[in-house]
Amino acid sequence: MSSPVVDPAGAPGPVPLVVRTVEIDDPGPLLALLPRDEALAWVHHGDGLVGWGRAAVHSGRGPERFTRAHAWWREVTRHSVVRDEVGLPGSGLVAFSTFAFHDADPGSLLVVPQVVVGRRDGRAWVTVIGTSISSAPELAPHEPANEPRLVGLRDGSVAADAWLDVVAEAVDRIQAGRLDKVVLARDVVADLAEPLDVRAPLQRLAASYPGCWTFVVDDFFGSTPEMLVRLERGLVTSRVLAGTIRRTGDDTHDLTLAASLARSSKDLEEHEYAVRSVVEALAPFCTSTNVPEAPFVLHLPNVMHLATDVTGVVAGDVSALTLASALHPSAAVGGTPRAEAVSLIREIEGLDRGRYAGPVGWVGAGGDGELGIALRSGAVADDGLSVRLFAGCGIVADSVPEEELAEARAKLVPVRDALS
Ligand SMILES: C=C(O[C@H]1C=CC=C(C(=O)O)[C@@H]1O)C(=O)O
Repeated sequence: MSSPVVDPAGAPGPVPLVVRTVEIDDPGPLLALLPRDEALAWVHHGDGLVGWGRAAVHSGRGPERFTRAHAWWREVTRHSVVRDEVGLPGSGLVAFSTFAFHDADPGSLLVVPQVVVGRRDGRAWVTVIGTSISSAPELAPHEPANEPRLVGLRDGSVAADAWLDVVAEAVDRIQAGRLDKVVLARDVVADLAEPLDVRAPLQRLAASYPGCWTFVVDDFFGSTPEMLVRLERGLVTSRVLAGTIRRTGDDTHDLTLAASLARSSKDLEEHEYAVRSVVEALAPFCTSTNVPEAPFVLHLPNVMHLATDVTGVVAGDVSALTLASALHPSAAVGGTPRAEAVSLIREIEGLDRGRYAGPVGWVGAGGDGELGIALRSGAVADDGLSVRLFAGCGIVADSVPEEELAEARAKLVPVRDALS
């Protein structure tokens, strides 16, 4: 494992990075280029970024984790010498990032890779990052990923029966007027016969959920349908999801279900809280925002969600990390009001969320970037022999615990299948 050249604590200070991006012929499937160790990825419909090696790392925790990460990143970019012959979002100097859900939890990380390969709209590039000028590596698919050998699944922190009680408790609190909405999650543990080669579930997720953002940072992986914030040349976009119905596998029946989801007052209420939280968080940074009047139904292979794409024009020099800090946690993963919901999650959920439901993605040197919400995700244990899978559900006054459990199980399907 290569050692980072920038100390996480800031001492002895950022070493100037030398960065060079050159255009290349299409390298084929991006995920096939990943080595087994230190893999980094952010892939959507086959385009995106993959990286490996660690040229610089910043780790953090606490309520200031986004601000500190942003300050560190600004220092790194200020000291770097960048020659970028491509000039697209994701070329030049980038860092992959993952943030813990809760303020107090560890695990927030910015990783500047040694090599990044990117593709967007038919153009591909490689970026090499180090302390001196180095030439681009030969790019070729690695040996095939080792298929996972799943031994079994078991309850995580809270068994299914106990989780029903947790949801019922939340419904009571909401009905008593203590809050409007809270998102509660549970975990399930997948045990494996051999240490996981994370490239295998990544490739399966990207193939089965091409419209989701398939990611891995520091052995935390998944495929999320929800974009917390994309910032590109002053335009901010957020895809808000909340309100879910399970698919049956029968397309005609699913269309009827989609129509009932679009009319469900319980789901529309759940969705409205999430949209409002995003619009309110973005407003101070934007000169204008656009919010569609009604959500659309996003069809995924396992579930359908109510979805709203919020867009805005940002005022001045704002970075994706700053916006993520303001947006996190949106009411798609926290609740309404935010502080009451996060405190209730802490009180009754009984789960160490870690990086689940935190922002995950990449940032560029100019502050642009894409940070999704880390849903449909798994955290690989240090020994690689187990993975914790997470799924959560928005709870409102009308929620029925058994239905929420079934919904959480459906949300576990992508990562579970990717490990089976
Ligand atoms: C919290 C999760 O989903 C969120 C995103 C879409 C729909 C949701 C819902 O209907 O409850 C959740 O707000 C999760 O997948 O773990």
